[in-house]
Amino acid sequence: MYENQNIIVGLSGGVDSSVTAALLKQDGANVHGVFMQNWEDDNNDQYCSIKQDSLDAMAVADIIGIDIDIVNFATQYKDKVFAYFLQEYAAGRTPNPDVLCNAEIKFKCFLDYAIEQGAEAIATGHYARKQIRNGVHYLLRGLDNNKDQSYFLYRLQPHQLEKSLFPLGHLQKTEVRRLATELKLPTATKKDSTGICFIGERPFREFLQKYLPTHNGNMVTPEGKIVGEHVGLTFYTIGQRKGLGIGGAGEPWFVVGKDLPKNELLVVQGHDHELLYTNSLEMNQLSWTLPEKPVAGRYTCKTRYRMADAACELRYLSDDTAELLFNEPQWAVTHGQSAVLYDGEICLGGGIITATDKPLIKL
Ligand SMILES: Nc1ncnc2c1ncn2[C@@H]1O[C@H](COP(=O)(O)OP(=O)(O)OP(=O)(O)O)[C@@H](O)[C@H]1O
Repeated sequence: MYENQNIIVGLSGGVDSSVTAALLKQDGANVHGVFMQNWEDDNNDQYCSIKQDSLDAMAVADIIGIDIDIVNFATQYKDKVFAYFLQEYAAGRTPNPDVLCNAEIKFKCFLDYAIEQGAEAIATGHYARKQIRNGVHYLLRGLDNNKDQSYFLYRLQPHQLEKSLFPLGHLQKTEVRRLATELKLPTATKKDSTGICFIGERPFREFLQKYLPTHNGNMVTPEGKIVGEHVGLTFYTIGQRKGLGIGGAGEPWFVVGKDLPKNELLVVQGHDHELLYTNSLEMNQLSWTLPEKPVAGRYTCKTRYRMADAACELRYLSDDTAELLFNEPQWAVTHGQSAVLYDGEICLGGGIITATDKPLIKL
């Protein structure tokens, strides 16, 4: 299928991209690997896996029999992704840097680099599919429901999608691991990476504290009762239960809002507290995967990566802003996260959540 095509694969040192490269090579493509160094390892600290990942990527390239280059995009990553990440946290929101990393680094810097090198396309180990109908490239969900990564790819624009391949999209993860074992790839049993790539396994609060000032303050109920102390509003997100340290009897406590001017964290008791549920949201920075933006109307939407699809109605407020009205109230919709729209299997794109009908966030 890819006979003699020049394809550059993003080799991360993980099992998914290893199998991606091996499958393309089997298909007859001229495959070249690239390991992107997007983060400068501070003092070789214990949590940073970049060195090991690059060694794994090289070992995989060697076994498959392809060349590999290490390309440094750390400056672009700092400017485009990390700066935004800090700015959003400082403003009390909860950004998703992996979404931005895809749009700005993997499918922009890396894609541009690959085209300059003479590649016809890039390929990654993302669990998503593509379909071409009448010359239009559609982004579809990965077939493995549990691994589908189309959510993270929703900011890819048509020109980026056209040059991208996702050879694993029709496979189940178990099948990918089985193939890796069969092909004797050293990454066959390597643990999946978790969390935000530059933070890795490191404690989140400890990491963020290095970059953002912290101001202790009160945790209060919507009725104004002080029930605890927070260590800085930046470290909390809507729906958070762990790490609040509020004692006393009754159901667990959840974060439901932030008041930045007063430096107060709003908390409620009970997972199903009505203030944790939202009927509508507003989003900006709209980005669509198809040449035409979707018409206003009924779709499904994910308000977080791991959230189930929710039926909703899309209404445009301007060229760059829209609102979503949900059929059923949605739990813990969070400012700064992405709302991603689907039409059946097709990932249409979406935007960044800026407001909900629960005015509990005062930024
Ligand atoms: N540092 C990197 N260098 C090159 N490509 C990368 C890098 N990080 C991610 N990618 C590409 O993006 C894809 C998705 O990245 P993600 O971090 O979600 O990895 P993953 O699902 O754990 O996949 P893998 O098992 O390949 O690491 C990878 O499969 C790979 O093709």
